[in-house]
Amino acid sequence: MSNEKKQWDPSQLRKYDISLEQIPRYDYCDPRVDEIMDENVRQKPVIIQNSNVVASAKKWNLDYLEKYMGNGDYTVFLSRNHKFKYYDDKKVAKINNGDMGKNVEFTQPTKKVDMKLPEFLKRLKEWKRGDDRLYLQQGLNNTVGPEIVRDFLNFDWDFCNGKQTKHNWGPLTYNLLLIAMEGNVTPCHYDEQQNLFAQIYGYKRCILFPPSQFECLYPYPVYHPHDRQSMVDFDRPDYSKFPKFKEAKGYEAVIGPGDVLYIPIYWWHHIESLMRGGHTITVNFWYKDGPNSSISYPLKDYQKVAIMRNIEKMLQDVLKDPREVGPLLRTMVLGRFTE
Ligand SMILES: O=C(O)CCC(=O)C(=O)O
Ligand SMILES: [Fe+2]
Repeated sequence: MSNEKKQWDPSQLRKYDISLEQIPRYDYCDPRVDEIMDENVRQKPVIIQNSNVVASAKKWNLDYLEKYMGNGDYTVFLSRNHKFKYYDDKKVAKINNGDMGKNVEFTQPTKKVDMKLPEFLKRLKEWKRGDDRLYLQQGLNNTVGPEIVRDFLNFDWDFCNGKQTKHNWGPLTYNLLLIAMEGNVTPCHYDEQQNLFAQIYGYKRCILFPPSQFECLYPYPVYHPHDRQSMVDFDRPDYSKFPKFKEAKGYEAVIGPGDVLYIPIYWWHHIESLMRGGHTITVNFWYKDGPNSSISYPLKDYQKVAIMRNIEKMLQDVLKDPREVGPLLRTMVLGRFTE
């Protein structure tokens, strides 16, 4: 038995009625890491331990960031509750311009504001019940100060590039810096990129589902600002609307400093900063899908999701009214492609 103090306990996890199994963890040198990540074998999530991917950012506590992040405006989301459901500004604009017809309305569940770091940290420190919750989500770009840029350049790029080459990923597109309050939740969604999710400070619980569970997770229509997000509220699932959510089977893990979680492209993920665990800091690495993720049959589940997205987009573009998409698809399928 180690006498190391336990870093968190199960009472800090939110309670959901979902069947979950643990995501495996391996040392970064262990060959099983690449076997699990391999696109032609499994392409499943795995936690990579003891790598030095973001070792140069170990010192990124709030004081250090306040001192060195610079005086830029950073993107901060404000929410009245613990959930920070993402929405696409461009799709909101289309609705507000009337491009979707009169029958589509959308209210943003969170406010997106620009904030200087000292203001963000002050609000974090002085936060009390009833205040808006805060979540900083800022791309690491040239607005951050030179010290932070130096730490960024000292990330273990050999490791990341190695994974990129080995697994046929496209280019790195973005590194997002995430600073969350304890208890914050990013509700279940999928991204169209490969993700190395590197935990720097505090603990996050991650619940993942494979792309094959599309039917259990009920994504919003593609035209909708909540495209790629699940319509199911994990806190209070409406089983009459979303009956197949009962069949969802996920994978989960709690990740802490030094852990890197591989979130495969199109895999659903729900992420929560542990309750009563203090703030959390993460940096992710988003990579495009491989250029010639060569088409071989049978197609992979995520490729089928991509096909469905394209068909939906095409129908929306020609029909203009989202209410016409469902009936057309039904007419096309019923009695012809159904038993
Ligand atoms: O950490 C979070 O709250 C969300 C991160 C996420 O969705 C991502 O990196 O793709
Ligand atoms: Fe994501």
